[in-house]
Amino acid sequence: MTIKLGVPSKGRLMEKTFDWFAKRDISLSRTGSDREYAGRVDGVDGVDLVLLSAGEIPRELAAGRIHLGVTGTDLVQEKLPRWEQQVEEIAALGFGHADLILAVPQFWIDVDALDDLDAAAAVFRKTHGFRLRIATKYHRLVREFLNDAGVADYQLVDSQGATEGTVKNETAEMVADITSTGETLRANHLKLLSDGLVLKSQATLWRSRVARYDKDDKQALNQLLDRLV
Ligand SMILES: Nc1ncnc2c1ncn2[C@@H]1O[C@H](COP(=O)(O)OP(=O)(O)OP(=O)(O)O)[C@@H](O)[C@H]1O
Ligand SMILES: O=P(O)(O)OC[C@H]1O[C@H](OP(=O)(O)OP(=O)(O)O)[C@H](O)[C@@H]1O
Repeated sequence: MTIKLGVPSKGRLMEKTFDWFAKRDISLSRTGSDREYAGRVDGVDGVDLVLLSAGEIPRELAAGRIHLGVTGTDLVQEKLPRWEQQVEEIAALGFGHADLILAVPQFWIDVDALDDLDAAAAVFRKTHGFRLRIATKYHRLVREFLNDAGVADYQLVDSQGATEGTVKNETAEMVADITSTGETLRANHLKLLSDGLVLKSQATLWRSRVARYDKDDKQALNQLLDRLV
């Protein structure tokens, strides 16, 4: 068998992951046409590259279909219940830094922190007859965070992309999303809650605790990890 290494198939995470491995003299590359999701690994034996959506890598690790995978801490913690039992963190890769935060419209001048939100949410429900809507794709993490903060008068609405646009589009009153430079929030007239940081995330190399390893795989894995960390 071979060790299967799952890497994001496109965008900033893919390129930076390729660079990170290249610095350790392991070359990852996409093969075939621009649109073909096939890849190869040079510089180490017994390892296959599997190109996947960043959001699917946690599930593939948890199912044991890949042995190693690169994706953000946010996606692992969101997608995998009791994630520590399913995956082991091998190395933080030093890129893909992003904060999962709560943000409200800038014109909500009375709402700067979670306590204010709690009060505003109760008023919102009374006035509108439904709970304030928070758009996000991070359902588990946001629910846990708001539960711990004692905020209950809200509902989550699913948004898998362009989340900051939901407020202008009037499908949500506020958002819980990733921010890096803060530009997208500013451009959409949103502001962070001062104590609304849910999670700090970065790209990380994970090992599946579930995947099967025969004797050759174990050797290949150890050789690979010796080179990487
Ligand atoms: N602006 C950003 N800067 C740095 N990292 C980011 C940024 N936006 C998202 N990320 C991180 O990149 C990773 C992948 O993000 P995202 O879920 O947006 O994937 P995607 O590129 O939409 O991939 P896919 O749709 O294929 O799953 C996440 O861990 C996320 O924290
Ligand atoms: O703070 P910034 O540097 O502006 O980055 C934050 C934006 O980057 C990500 O979006 P992405 O570009 O992946 O698009 P998406 O919203 O469709 O997921 C994230 O969802 C934010 O919208």
